[in-house]
Amino acid sequence: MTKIQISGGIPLEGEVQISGAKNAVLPILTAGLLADGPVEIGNVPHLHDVTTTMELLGQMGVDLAIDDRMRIQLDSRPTNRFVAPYALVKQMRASILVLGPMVARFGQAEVSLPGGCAIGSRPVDLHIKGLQAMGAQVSVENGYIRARADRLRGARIVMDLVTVTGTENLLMAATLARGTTVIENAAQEPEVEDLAHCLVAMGAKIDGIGTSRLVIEGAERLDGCRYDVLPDRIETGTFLVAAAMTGGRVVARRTRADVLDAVLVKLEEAGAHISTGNDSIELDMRGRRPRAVDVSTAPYPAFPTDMQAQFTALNCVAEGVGMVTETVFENRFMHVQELQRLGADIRVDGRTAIIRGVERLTGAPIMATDLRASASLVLAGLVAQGETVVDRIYHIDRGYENIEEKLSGLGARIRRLPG
Ligand SMILES: CC(=O)N[C@H]1[C@@H](OP(=O)(O)OP(=O)(O)OC[C@H]2O[C@@H](n3ccc(=O)[nH]c3=O)[C@H](O)[C@@H]2O)O[C@H](CO)[C@@H](O)[C@@H]1O
Ligand SMILES: C=C(OP(=O)(O)O)C(=O)O
Repeated sequence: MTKIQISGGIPLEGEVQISGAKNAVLPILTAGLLADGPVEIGNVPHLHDVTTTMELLGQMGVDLAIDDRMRIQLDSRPTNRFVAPYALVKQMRASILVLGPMVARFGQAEVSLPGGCAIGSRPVDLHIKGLQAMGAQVSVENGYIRARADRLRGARIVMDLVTVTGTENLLMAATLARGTTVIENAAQEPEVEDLAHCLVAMGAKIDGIGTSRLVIEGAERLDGCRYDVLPDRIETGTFLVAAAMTGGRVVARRTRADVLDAVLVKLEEAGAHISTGNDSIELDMRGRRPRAVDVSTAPYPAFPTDMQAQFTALNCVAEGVGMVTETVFENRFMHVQELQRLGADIRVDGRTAIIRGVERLTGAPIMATDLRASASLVLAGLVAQGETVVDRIYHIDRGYENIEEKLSGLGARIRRLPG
């Protein structure tokens, strides 16, 4: 299995180009299923999850092409299979995002139940309930969600809790339903907003974009469109934390500061100097050790769960004691045991990790368990004395484009070891 080897201790310096957002490109690709015409998507990140989504759509009969600038052309008119098989869903939970578009456009869908994963049980009951409220017949048999509808009808859906892909699935389904759908307590993540803007570019009528109340006027059909995916705020945040932990200075380019408020506030609290430009964020740590910070995860615009592991790593080498509370997923502390192998002082009490910063971590072989856990281990490796080897690095390729090349470009001593 491929590993990443890091020799820690170098302050990161320089500029890094941020890629398109994983959590926006995946729903936008599946939204292509709704369009009765060709769709062209730009700023697509080179990620394993994008490849999996293309494989999934390809096997449903969607025409796909990708050029050397990572622009994807997609035409869903030839779609002739309406199944998302277990083999692909188990690789990528976001495969569930074909459910809403398939029922809305083709009146049928069969999607393998995603099941739990390393970070929690992650049920999809709210996706199913929402589609039922819109008139779909849904059953779960042999591990598959089977949904049918002649034509979905608009409904008022009050989400029990804030779910990102749940909101996205129902939003997409509602664009082709008969009548008006209202989604209350909708997720407000920037990636949901990006999907909504892409749907509007296809001709969908959506009010309340970026708020917790989405009102969708269903259309008879949607057109093709061209759309560029927004920059990845989690990739951006990960590089900024890397700069802060190593006492360095990094400029993240082709990104957006306005969707990172909660993260930037915490980095400033940790002692970083931050300046933002039109499409850039500079973080300068001026050679200092970070101060410990308390963070508590919650849906946007609060502090994102997808940055929790990285801030846990930052606190490991900070001055003082930091408390990290995870409220979104019940089991998102798998990185803690691996960080402890590097010498971190962390105690987990229920949903909170209490981290006492140490002067130095020391390199060791460690194992990645999920995407952001892997990122946090790489960050820890950048500051650990000696050599760290992170195993099962395939997790990181789901969500970070060329992470070792980007970090090398900032001066890190990091390389991928063949499996
Ligand atoms: C591809 C994608 O965009 N992934 C993101 C998305 O995941 P995802 O959309 O899967 O996460 P959700 O927002 O749905 O999950 C939030 C919470 O709601 C629960 N829940 C969700 C749906 C449901 O039907 N029932 C239910 O109980 C989940 O178990 C979890 O505890 O949002 C998460 C929370 O910001 C991020 O960490 C993921 O990176
Ligand atoms: C949890 C994540 O992704 P996914 O929902 O695709 O598993 C993530 O991006 O950190």
